[in-house]
Amino acid sequence: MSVSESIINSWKRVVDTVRASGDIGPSQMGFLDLARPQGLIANTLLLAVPNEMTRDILETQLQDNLAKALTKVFGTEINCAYSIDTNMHAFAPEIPSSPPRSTPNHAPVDNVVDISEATQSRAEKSHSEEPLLDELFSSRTNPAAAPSGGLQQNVSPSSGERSRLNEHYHFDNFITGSSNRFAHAAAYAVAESPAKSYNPLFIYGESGLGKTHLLHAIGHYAQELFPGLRVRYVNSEEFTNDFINSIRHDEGASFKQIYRNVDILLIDDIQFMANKEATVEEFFHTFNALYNNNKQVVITSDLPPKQLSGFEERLRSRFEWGLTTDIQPPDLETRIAILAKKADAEGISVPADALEYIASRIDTNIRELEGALTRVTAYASLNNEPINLDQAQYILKDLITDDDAQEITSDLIMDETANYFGFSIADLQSKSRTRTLVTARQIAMYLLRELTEMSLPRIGAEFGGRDHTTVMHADRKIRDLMSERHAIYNQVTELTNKIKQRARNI
Ligand SMILES: Nc1ncnc2c1ncn2[C@@H]1O[C@H](COP(=O)(O)OP(=O)(O)OP(=O)(O)O)[C@@H](O)[C@H]1O
Repeated sequence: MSVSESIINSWKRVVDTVRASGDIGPSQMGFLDLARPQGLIANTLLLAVPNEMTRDILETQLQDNLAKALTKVFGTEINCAYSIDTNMHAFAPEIPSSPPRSTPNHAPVDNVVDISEATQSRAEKSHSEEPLLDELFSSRTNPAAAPSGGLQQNVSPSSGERSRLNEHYHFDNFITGSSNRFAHAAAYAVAESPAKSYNPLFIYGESGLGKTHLLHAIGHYAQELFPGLRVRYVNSEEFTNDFINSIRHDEGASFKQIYRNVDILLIDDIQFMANKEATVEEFFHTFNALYNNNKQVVITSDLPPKQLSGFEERLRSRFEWGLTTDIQPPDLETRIAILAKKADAEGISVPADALEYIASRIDTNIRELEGALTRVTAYASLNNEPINLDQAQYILKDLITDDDAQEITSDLIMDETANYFGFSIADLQSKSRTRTLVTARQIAMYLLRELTEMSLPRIGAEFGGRDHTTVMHADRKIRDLMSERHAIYNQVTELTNKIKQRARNI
């Protein structure tokens, strides 16, 4: 297909816009630079990329930025469809070429039917075996490195792009109040002078209160202050998986190098490592190596060190060597401020009485608080109405937590979702990618995230061992679709009510 100059120029402007946003690290920009426009059909831009890995990265890690830049340059919403051209680049080895595949960059699913269903089935890998960035790096530095199965890291993590930090979590969008002021101040101090203030910093508290947010904020701020600082964020389940893989693939040395050659190690939800003896032992040595080399360790947990079972005393006592601080559920003012900040960040106008209503009804978990705001704003956006108090009351009446309700389990959510869409649980867990199944699966992931306290890796494990970034992608996707499509909004609402109803009746 011959490509018009205007498309080539427009694509250059898209790439420049993404680069100028400053949100994307140099290595991810490198992947974007590899893509070549092939043509524009209706609202779908065809892009050729050298391999599946590049496509997966553009579709997941760069998707939001790309969607924004495309809309800006083309003046309308544009989807991307990818084709893989192995001749494009020297490091595009043994990966079979594939036909174009459509990616609904924020577009309603219905808009992309013109790009074949058939391509969806072969493209099962898209969000299930990511992130692949690390693997590409390792195969670049070591051409013999296996593209999958081994450690997800290159041998010498050098700067920000190795850190796995989430772009959404910074100090400047973290609201402080009496419940978290101390933890916030300690986190700030650690970022300003790693290993010189509190080491380790141990932050504990119940689910959804901002521990993960603070971890990422430390990483971002420290890298801003000290460019080139080696920061690594890892959930304890990922640490466990990396460790197991390192044994399986005889890569113990590179595992050590990855985890011991950092300036700041941010380790989230340490409680999930409990009772995994070999992993705990390895973590003990990692901790000692970092500490002895004057490197910073920050740990989060649901419980304080003394109450953590499944860890030896020698490790628990080390957790207390630095500073231990908790985060409590936020008070009403803080909850209102969090909601107001979030609404503001998304450019949504929500009257003060509606914000106060939402904040007064959901008083423990900030993730739930955000979920309630999403529900209200999605409803208003779908109906093209400004948000008001009556509406918020109406929308949230079934969502407000009922203290007498039984715990909502993953089994319950999987079962109800499968029934609701006429699938089996095995279908939801399968690799199949027919469109209705993909949506049902993403809704199930969203509901597990919203209605349970399961971590992202645990939710991924429910779906045949999918990666945590797949779950993050699904969560965001469904939140976006809820404000764009009545059908999705209604399905999610109805399904949530069914699940809550059944939990009450158990
Ligand atoms: N003080 C705050 N200001 C702004 N947003 C917050 C604050 N605390 C939490 N949040 C938001 O609430 C959501 C849940 O927070 P986070 O994931 O950090 O919780 P957590 O304590 O790590 O939970 P878990 O133990 O389940 O992993 C995130 O979207 C986060 O940005």
